[in-house]
Amino acid sequence: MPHSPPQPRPATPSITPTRILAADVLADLRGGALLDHAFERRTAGLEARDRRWLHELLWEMLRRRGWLDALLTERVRGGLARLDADVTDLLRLGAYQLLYMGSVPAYAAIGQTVELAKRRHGLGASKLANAVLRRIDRDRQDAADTGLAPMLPDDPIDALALRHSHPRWLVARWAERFGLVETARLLAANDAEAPVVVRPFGVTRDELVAALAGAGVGLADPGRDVTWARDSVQLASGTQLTALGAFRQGQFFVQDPASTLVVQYAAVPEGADVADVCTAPGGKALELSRTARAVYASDVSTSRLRRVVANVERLHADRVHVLAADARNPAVRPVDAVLVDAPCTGTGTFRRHPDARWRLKISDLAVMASLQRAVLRGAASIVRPGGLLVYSTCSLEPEENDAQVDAFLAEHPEFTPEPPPDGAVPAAVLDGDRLRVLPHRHGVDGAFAARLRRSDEVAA
Ligand SMILES: C[S@@+](CC[C@H](N)C(=O)[O-])C[C@H]1O[C@@H](n2cnc3c(N)ncnc32)[C@H](O)[C@@H]1O
Repeated sequence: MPHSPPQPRPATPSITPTRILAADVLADLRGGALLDHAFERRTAGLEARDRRWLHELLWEMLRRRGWLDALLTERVRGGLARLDADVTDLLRLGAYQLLYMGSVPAYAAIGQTVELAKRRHGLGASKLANAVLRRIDRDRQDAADTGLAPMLPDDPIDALALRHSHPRWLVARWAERFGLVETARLLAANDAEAPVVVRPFGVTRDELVAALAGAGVGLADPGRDVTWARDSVQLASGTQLTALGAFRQGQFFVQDPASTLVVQYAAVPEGADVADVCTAPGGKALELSRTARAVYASDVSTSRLRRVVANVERLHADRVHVLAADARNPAVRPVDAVLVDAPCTGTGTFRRHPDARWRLKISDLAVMASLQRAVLRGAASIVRPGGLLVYSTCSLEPEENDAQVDAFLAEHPEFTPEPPPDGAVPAAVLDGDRLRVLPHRHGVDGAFAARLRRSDEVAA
């Protein structure tokens, strides 16, 4: 049989849709969008395999952004700062493919980035991308034994910030609090891939595991309990949840064990009326509804409330009543228990949201703390005498956690801290009467919570 002649590599390769989408998602981030939302919006029509590939490219590139920038800066005359932000993002994507994506041949990583740069910015940008990425490729081959690395600074904070691609100001704060060794562990935990953990709803854990296994869904380790949330189930990474029958039938919702711990720590009495005043996307409201008589789930954001409504409908969670309201001026009469799962900087969830570390500014801490103070004050007004107020965040920062609760208690003598009942949560996540979950110590997202009891006396 005659051989067909080898096909020449196309001189101007067409750009794959996933790479165009990657650049578009990063442009969305620069415009203020959150990674999760931009990704969901842009990838709705994509095949599962392409979605997984794009997810890895974006999430892992952002987890290494500082490191990649250092490598690029050493090879761009005048440094990265002089480039258009979109060109910088294209270089980051190209360098990540080149250095970390074993499935992408070097010619594709370079050629596709060059084409993308030409299409978005013209010939000059494409020449620059070609020169910089080719140099990285050459240097990578020369450094094959040791791995390609930028110059490491002498200052230990600078070095940690570079090695783990985190903003320096955050590393400096954490080093002061936790010390260098523990901070390095926290940074490494933030750089790890976040597992997908789901909570059975309306079915037992075993029934859910059987349904998922029947649909051919890989479980991370079917025989093993999820740390800190034994009745949850960890799915293999890359599972597209919304495509699962068990998802459509409302048999589970997604929740990191740290969030499950917050609700267990709250230990709201069975049959209570509960207000969850910062509810979206609704995971804790669903968890609370297992034992509450009613959960009044409110949020100030109507767009985020749509996700709560979709979850409540999908799971047939009849005890959750959704309403739009600002927690600073709550819309319900006094109830038995109020959960304030406050808006925060989210520094405990960096492994899940690798874009967050690049978005956060030191000034956000004061902005968040002021909002939290107002929300906590408003929420306190709807706790009935003798009722419970639970304040929680997914932040690791003292201004948003202990300092916030201490200031509230100083202003509100009618509230007293109260530990959860024995056995509500493992002792290892308690710090006195407060809940303190740290990514590097507990292997899950970070979380903080405080339980405060309102005195029985009605104000005159
Ligand atoms: C940490 S998230 C809540 C997560 C949610 N409890 C869960 O478990 O799924 C904080 C929420 O507070 C909401 N929020 C921010 N400011 C608010 C305010 N003034 N009143 C009510 N909700 C507010 C945000 O829209 C956001 O949905």
